[in-house]
Amino acid sequence: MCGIVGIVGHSHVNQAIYDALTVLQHRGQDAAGIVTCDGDRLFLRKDNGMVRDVFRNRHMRRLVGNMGIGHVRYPTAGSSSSAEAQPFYVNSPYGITLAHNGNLTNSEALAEHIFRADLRHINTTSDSEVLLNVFAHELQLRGKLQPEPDDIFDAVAAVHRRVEGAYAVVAMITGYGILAFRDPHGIRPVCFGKKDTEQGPEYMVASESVALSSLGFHLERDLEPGEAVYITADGQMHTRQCADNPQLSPCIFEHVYLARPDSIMDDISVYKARLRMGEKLAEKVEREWPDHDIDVVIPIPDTSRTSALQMANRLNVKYREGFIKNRYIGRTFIMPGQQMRRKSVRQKLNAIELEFSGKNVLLVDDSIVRGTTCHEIIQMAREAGARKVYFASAAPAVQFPNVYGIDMPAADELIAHDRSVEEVCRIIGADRLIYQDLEDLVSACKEGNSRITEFDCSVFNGVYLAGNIDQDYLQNLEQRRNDLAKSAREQARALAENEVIDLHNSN
Ligand SMILES: O=P(O)(O)OC[C@H]1O[C@H](OP(=O)(O)OP(=O)(O)O)[C@H](O)[C@@H]1O
Ligand SMILES: NC(=O)CC[C@H](N)C(=O)O
Ligand SMILES: [Mg+2]
Repeated sequence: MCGIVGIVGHSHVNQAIYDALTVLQHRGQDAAGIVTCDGDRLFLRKDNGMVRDVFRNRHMRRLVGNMGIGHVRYPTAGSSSSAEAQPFYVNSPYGITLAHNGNLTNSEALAEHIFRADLRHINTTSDSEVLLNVFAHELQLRGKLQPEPDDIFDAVAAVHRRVEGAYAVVAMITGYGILAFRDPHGIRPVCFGKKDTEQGPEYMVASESVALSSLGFHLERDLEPGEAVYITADGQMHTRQCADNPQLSPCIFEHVYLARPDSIMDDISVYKARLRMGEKLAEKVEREWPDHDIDVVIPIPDTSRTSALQMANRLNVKYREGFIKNRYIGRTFIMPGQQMRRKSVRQKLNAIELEFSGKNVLLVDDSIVRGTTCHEIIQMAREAGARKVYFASAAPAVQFPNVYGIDMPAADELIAHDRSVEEVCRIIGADRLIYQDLEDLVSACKEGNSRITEFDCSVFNGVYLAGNIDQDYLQNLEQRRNDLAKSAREQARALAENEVIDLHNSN
């Protein structure tokens, strides 16, 4: 996941985009960028770091113009070099900038084809730069001095035919308008909304509705899978379905962990979905462990709070905030590198001993992925004097890699891969481990919108709906992007980054 935003307004949009990016910060902590357009000029600032660190006053002052797009990045392809921070820019046709959430599964083949057939040069290892160039090429083919909405939509339709994987995209055509589109499976989210002002309506697109509501925009709706919305610089909105066979199968992990609870995604309240996850998990405990001896339910802050609370209610057991989170440390799961993640769990969470001492505690987390958090937390609960430490996960066991925009490329790094529940329980050091059943997770989400017939549940069931994902693909991905390979690459890059050349392209 990453966070994307685009605004067409009646006054400078820099501050609004900045504010939206801070609201979407939970979707990417590695890099941030904003590009604005004033007349026919673009102004871009992007770098590694959190939003508050990347944009200083001197940058904000220069980001002038009434339309712009922004991005917060959590890398899933290429490297974490600042050269791969987004938005990306290509000068022809018109000058297009683009920000992408998701992950392309055929980007290598596309990059090769772009070079050989389309005569375009890709300067980084980012899949998003490939996506931008495919779109730019397809738009160039229309050969118009001034693109009409249908030219733009035709180019998006061609993108859908060439590109595989997951992509929610916002792009800006210099001087003309802002475009957003969603892949034909709608795996990653993107919605749009409107704000009425005295000068007329302003439009905004964003990964999550929380960005719209916090800026006073009214959520119109999510983009349909395969659909595109184009808002011209003078405030005309156009939409078109650009895919031949759209089939909504949104990523269920958004509801488990990625999204903020105060977002509505594909008409599902993330908050309510998490409440229902807690309820269903409680039902499973009642079913399979009717004579349980749980004294207290304790969430692992932040994300599991909602489901843990409802689980405690349903079990009729006390709910206590036994761990306090240091609010200045970001999300650990989306940090690059296992060493950093492990250290952060201890820095981030601290136990209140009196809530543990002599008690049988049920710790609840939204998910167990690499097992970093639960392993540390269970030890901390024991050090705080717990008698028994049980552990429950509001999601089923994460057993398969993700190829659609969550950086879990290596099956071996997933604690539940090829292991039974008992084995995982032993490794994390719990006295009992309970996972949500997949059908319960699906129905917890589906209850919010029964029109969704299918979710992307690939991390739980290994079924990959988009792209041609086979064992070869997964093996290759694992070799390129496992933690070891990434850290070797990042070390080499850190050394080289001291000598950035003018054309910034270090990996
Ligand atoms: O098994 P793991 O590999 O540790 O991954 C799962 C954990 O990581 C996430 O927390 P994170 O700290 O990223 O964010 P949060 O504060 O939103 O819960 C998630 O909520 C789990 O707690
Ligand atoms: N998490 C994402 O959506 C990442 C977008 C893109 N694949 C990148 O690595 O920059
Ligand atoms: Mg967590």
